[in-house]
Amino acid sequence: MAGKVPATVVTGFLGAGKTTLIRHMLQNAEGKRIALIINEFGDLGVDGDILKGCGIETCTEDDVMELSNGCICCTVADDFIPTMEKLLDRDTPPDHIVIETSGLALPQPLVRAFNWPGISTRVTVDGVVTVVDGRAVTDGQFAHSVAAVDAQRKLDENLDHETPLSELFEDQVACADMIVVNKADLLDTAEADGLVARLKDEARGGVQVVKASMGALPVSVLLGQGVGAEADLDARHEVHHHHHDDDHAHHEGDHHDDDHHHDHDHHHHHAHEHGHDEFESFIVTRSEIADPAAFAEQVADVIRAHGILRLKGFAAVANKPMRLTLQAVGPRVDTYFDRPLGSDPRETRLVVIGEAGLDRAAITAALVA
Ligand SMILES: Nc1nc2c(ncn2[C@@H]2O[C@H](COP(=O)(O)OP(=O)(O)OP(=O)(O)O)[C@@H](O)[C@H]2O)c(=O)[nH]1
Repeated sequence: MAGKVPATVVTGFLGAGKTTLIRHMLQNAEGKRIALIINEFGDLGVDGDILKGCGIETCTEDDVMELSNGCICCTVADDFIPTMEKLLDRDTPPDHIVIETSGLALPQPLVRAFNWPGISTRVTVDGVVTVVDGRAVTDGQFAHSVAAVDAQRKLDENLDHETPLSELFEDQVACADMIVVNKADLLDTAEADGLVARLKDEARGGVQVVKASMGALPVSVLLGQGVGAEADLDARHEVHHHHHDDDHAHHEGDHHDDDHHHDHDHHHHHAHEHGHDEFESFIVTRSEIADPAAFAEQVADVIRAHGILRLKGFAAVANKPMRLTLQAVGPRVDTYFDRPLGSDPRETRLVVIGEAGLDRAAITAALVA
C-alpha cells in the first residue's frame, strides 16, 4: 500500500451525524492535510456549505470538493474519477481523503470505484466508517426522521423505494470497517452497550464498534485503519440488489433541478464542542523483545482482552540492529523493520489508544510480560 493516498469512506443515514463527525475531524486534524469529497445526492449542497464555511484554518475551500449529483455508480467515470485525479495531481496531494457519501448511496459501489484504472494505483480505501444514529437504531427506526429519509429517497427516481430501511442499514453495516454508535449522549449506558454488542455481532469479524457523541472521535482512531477495502469487496456483501441497471449509467440527474428541501436540521449544529473524554491513550515502555512474531501474538491477545482500538510504536528486538515498527488496528497486528536503531535506546515504546476506562495496570503488565 506504500505510496497510495489513503481514503476513508464515511457512510450512514441522513441525520446520523456524518457531517458533525467530519467537521470535528477537520477541526482536530492533528496536522494532517485532509481533503474532503462530498457526494450529496438529492441534497442541495448543504453539507458542503457547512463544511466550507466551517472557519477551520487548515481546511480551505479548495479542500472540499463536491460530486455533482447522482449515484456514484452512474457518475463514476464522469465525476468521481476526475475529481479524485484532480486531488491526486496537486503539487501537494492531501495526506488523506475523506469521502462523505449520501445517506442512501450504498458504500459498496463507491469502494468498488477505487479499482478503476487511473486511480487504483494511487489511492486505497483506508477504511469504511459507518455512522449510526444510536438513539434511532435503539428505537428500531434506523434514522431520527424516517419521513426525511423517505423524502430523500423519493428525490431520486433511480433508487428503489421499496427496499426497507432495515436492509439498507444492513448493507451499511456489512461494508463497515468501523461502526460509530453516535448520539451516545442520548443513550443510557445499558442501551449503548447493548447496541454496541448487537452491532459487533451483526458486523463482519474484527470490525470496531465505538461510541461517540457529536462524532467526537480522535483522528488517530478514525483514520489509518489501513484496510485496503477495495481489494476485499466480496466480504462486504450487499444484502439486497441495488436500484438500477446499466442503461441508467448516464442518467442526467435532472430531478435535482427544482427546489427540493428536506426538513432535517442541518443548520442547528450545536455550539458546544465535545472533547475526547470518551477516549484515552497512554504509553507502555518495556525492554527489548525476543521475537517479533511471538510478540505480535502477545499484543493481539492483549488487544482482544481489553478492547483496545489502536496500538502502535517501536520495539527493539534482541540481537537485531533494526528498529521494529508495530501497528495494530484492533487485533490485526502489523510489524516490520523500518530503520537501524542507531544510538536509540534498546527499548520498546508502545502507544495504547482506546475508549476511556482502560485497565492501564493490567494492560501494561501484559505487555511487559
Ligand atoms: N444529541 C446529539 N445530536 C447529534 C449528535 N451528532 C449529531 N447530532 C445532530 O444530529 C443532526 C444531524 O447531524 P448531521 O451531522 O448533519 O448528520 P448527517 O449524517 O451529516 O446528515 P445528512 O448530511 O443530512 O445525511 C444535527 O442536528 C446534529 O447536530 C450526537 O452525538 N448527539
